[in-house]
Amino acid sequence: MDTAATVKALDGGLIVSCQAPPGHPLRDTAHLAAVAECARDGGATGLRLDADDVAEVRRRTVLPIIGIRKHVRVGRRPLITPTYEDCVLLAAAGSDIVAVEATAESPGVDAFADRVARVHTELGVPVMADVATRDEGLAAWDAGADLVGTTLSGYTAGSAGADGPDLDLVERLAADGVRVVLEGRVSEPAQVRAALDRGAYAVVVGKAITDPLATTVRFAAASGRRP
Ligand SMILES: CC(=O)N[C@H](C=O)[C@@H](O)[C@H](O)[C@H](O)COP(=O)(O)O
Repeated sequence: MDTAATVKALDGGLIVSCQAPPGHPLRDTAHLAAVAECARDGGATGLRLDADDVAEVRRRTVLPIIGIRKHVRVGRRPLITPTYEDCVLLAAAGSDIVAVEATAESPGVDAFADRVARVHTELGVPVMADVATRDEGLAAWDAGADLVGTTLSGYTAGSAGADGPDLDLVERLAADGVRVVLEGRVSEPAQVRAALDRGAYAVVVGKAITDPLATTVRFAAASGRRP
């Protein structure tokens, strides 16, 4: 698929993020690949995956894969695909799109436009910029990102914390002409519809679909139990 066709394939659809952190019972490529197959068979138009799982899932589906590589940091949230070498690795594993953090907290943010250009010309894949604020989204779009995700809204010092998905950020960036993807804390199907109605190009859902541990915690809490 050429890059425009890859981006077009995601238009108006549901992207399922099949990830599990270290130590989670599902943190095993075979398990996460099976989760990805469930997403594929359930109507996902794309998948978002960690670098460790891209090659195996690539073998099992032709759905567009957005690859990420998290850099874990002690006591702080992980950075998402902070280096060009991460992008090379993701493309080589079979990612159709690479997701790269473009927040003010990202060490490479000043060179973001150069990185996007390099990914386009040397790797031939589109870039999804993961941002937390409107300013970061606009800057990433101006720098040439093909998609801008609200992924890090609520996770950086410069973005407001929230319980639910940042639909206001979606609406603002869509009004600015940005191809914006809602990602983060989507827990109900109605929020997918609301995001698309407010201008989202696509919606990413993770835990609410792919994490039975988190779902069990939610239901068990209703019975008064905690893990
Ligand atoms: C903040 C961060 O590092 N987010 C990560 C990005 O890939 C993942 O841990 C999330 O699961 C993903 O964004 C989907 O979000 P949710 O699981 O809330 O639907």
